[in-house]
Amino acid sequence: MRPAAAAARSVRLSALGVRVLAPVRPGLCCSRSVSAQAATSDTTGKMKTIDDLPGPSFAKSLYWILFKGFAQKGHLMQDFQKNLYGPIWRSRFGPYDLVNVASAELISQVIKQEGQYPVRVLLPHWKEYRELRGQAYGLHVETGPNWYRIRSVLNQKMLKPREVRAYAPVIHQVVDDLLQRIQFLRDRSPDRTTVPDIASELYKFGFEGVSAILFETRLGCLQEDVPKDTLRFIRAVNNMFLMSDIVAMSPRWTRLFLPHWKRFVEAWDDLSDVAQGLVERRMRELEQRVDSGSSIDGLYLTYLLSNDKITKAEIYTSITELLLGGVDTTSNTLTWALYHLSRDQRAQDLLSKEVQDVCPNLKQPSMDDISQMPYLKAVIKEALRLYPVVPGNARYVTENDLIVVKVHMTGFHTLFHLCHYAVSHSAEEFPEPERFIPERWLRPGLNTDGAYSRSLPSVQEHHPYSYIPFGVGVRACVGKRVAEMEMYLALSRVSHTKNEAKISLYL
Ligand code: HEM
Repeated sequence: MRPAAAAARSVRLSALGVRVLAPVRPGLCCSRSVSAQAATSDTTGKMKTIDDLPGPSFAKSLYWILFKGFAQKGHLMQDFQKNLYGPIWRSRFGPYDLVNVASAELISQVIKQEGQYPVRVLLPHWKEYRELRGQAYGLHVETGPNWYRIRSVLNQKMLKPREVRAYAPVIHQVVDDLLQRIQFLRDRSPDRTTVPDIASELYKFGFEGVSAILFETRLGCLQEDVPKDTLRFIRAVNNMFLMSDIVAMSPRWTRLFLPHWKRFVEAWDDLSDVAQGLVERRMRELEQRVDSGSSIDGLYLTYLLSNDKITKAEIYTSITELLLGGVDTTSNTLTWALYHLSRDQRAQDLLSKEVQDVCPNLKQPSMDDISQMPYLKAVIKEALRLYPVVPGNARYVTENDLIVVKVHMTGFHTLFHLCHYAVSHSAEEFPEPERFIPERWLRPGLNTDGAYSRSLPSVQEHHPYSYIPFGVGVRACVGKRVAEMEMYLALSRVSHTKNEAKISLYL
């Protein structure tokens, strides 16, 4: 991978970082008894309140964002502020009044009190758009039992490992296309090796992969001529996230003379239109099959359409959101994994050997094969630890008083910003945190060549909340298993060997 491509990725990751500053996930348990116990354990006898928390003024935050370069690097601001204020601080900016928590233990305390139906963040402008267009709210906007009902339907064929395995054959077809595309671009390049922009090829792979599952249709994103709607969707994703932040921060009256709201609506219109068009296309195919008496064996959309617990309007919004969540997330992670492998011959060789041992003679890995590839999984984990696509998560706690390290949050709704980027980059949890070391995820004894002699903590020693790239609890990422499967199948096959000549990862 060329450095320019890596740099481009980092910009994209920053933008994603901005996008995620908001969401939070619900707690597994919430109870006043937990709070009461914490309260009495305060040895000073004095309970602090949110007003006692340290933190920057609005002017200071604005200065950092505008003049310290944090506008596109919200994830780095987590570290910066943690160093200044410690693991818990308050920041107020525009409409946001956040309690930031930046240690694994504090994150776990918030999550354990998040309630039955966790809310990540309120998105009034997304809600406004849905109402403007008469659409169903969908996963991101919906709350309470309604969110839970939709989520329970979506979970069925997204999070159950056995169900997700059914998507492996179609993902292998998409990986076939990716490998052919890489070969084609190499053959066309002057040195017959370099793929000029692997990140955008992986983006198309992400789009094709998740669409193949959701719409049960191959779109041909990895062909030379990318479908117009794919390009439209990709542009709209970027615009929507960019405008979403601006709309959220700007007072309503600015819409009278600034274009941000209009562009936000246009971007959402494009997203909805593309997703809805694909759903309708598949529905017509299914109707034709029914009319002709043919059997129907679909994947995800067929399942949703035949489920009476979700309305058609909710399917449209849910599918749009799944598509939105399922493209740049997997592609960015794969890009970073390849970037590091390309700079680390030893890691590249270990991965290649592992795949070769489990799947000799270019055998296509099955999901059972993948389960015997700990190094492959460690590479993906390490890429996600270093570059969590969603570097900050959130939880909006409304139902209960909540106590986090003797700070009593009560009397108003509290938005907790879970700074997990800072935690997964902390030396206390991960020695040499800025280095790419997949071995830190291997259990002792699994190191294949025995050459890795450094004493790093094994996976069991990390605090369970020190690494949460997919979030945690009932509101955690619904696409986690699909994403992992796509990444494992793609990376294992990219690193496979062909005719004894290793496929170089210097893409
Ligand atoms: C490397 C890949 C991915 C990463 C790192 C990732 C990360 C996340 C995170 C951190 C959240 C918030 C969870 C929480 O609040 O605790 C989330 C939510 C979500 N993700 Fe993913 N994601 C990935 C892939 C996917 C894929 C492939 C899909 C779709 C197929 C998807 C769809 C969603 C949706 C719809 C939500 C909202 C869930 C809800 O609010 O109930 N994600 N993701």
